[in-house]
Amino acid sequence: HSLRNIDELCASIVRSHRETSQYRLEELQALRWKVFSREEIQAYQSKTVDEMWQHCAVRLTDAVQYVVEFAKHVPGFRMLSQNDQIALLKTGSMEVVLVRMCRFFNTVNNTVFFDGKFAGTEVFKSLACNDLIAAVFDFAHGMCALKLTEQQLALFSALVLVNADRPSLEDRGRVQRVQRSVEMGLTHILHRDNQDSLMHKLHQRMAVLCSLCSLHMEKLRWFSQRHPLTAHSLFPPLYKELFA
Ligand SMILES: CCS(=O)(=O)c1ccc(CC(=O)Nc2nc(-c3ccccc3)c(C(=O)c3ccccc3CC(C)C)s2)cc1
Repeated sequence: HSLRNIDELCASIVRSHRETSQYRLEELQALRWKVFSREEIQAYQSKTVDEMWQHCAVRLTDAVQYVVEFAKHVPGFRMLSQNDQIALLKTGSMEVVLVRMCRFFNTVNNTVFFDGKFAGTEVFKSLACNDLIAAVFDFAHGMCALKLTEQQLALFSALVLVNADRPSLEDRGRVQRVQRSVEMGLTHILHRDNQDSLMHKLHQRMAVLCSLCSLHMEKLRWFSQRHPLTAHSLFPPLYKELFA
């Protein structure tokens, strides 16, 4: 890759990240002290497990679909086979939503932007999976601690997505080539920002992400056994998005 190609690669990934984030950073910052009232928290806590999971599943689907849109504009992703694109998105899209949480997490009052305001862990009590929520909040704290710029976050998100170690890939070699170009883009951006040391920390974050995501998918499976319809709505849009 000549430098020009690397710059173009980074520019297109950053542009795609910006265009596929439902809120700009400034908008989320402006909302960061808008928290739920006691009554609103009560209303969430009086929802049944099923209602709250359905409520979250809708937001999760929304967040995941924006990540699918992001993936489609990562240079090289569309050249992969349809099966490989789906294999990467099956786990990667959830991981990117988790990575993106550093944009909408307020570490001062430990709240996350959800349903238009910032919510503490108590809002999610009726999900009956406090271990998952605690792990998600912990991960968000860890991501915020890295203080990534939007450009660094964009390249890191692309790297999380284009992972040649994912299971059941048809053409691992081709995915490796796309992964390597994204890695060069991230290395280039970190070097330009004089933050080469971040690369190691980002790889550590990817390891934590893997375990958090399998915990999340385990809960999602547990939930989908109880509510096949809702869980089913989590994925069809994903396939429609990919090949629409
Ligand atoms: C990401 C693009 S953005 O423009 O920054 C943006 C755009 C839109 C929003 C609003 C939003 O969708 N917030 C959500 N919050 C949670 C959540 C819920 C429980 C605890 C912690 C966060 C969502 C979930 O899907 C969810 C549901 C159940 C379990 C775990 C999760 C966390 C996710 C990250 C896997 S979606 C926020 C930010």
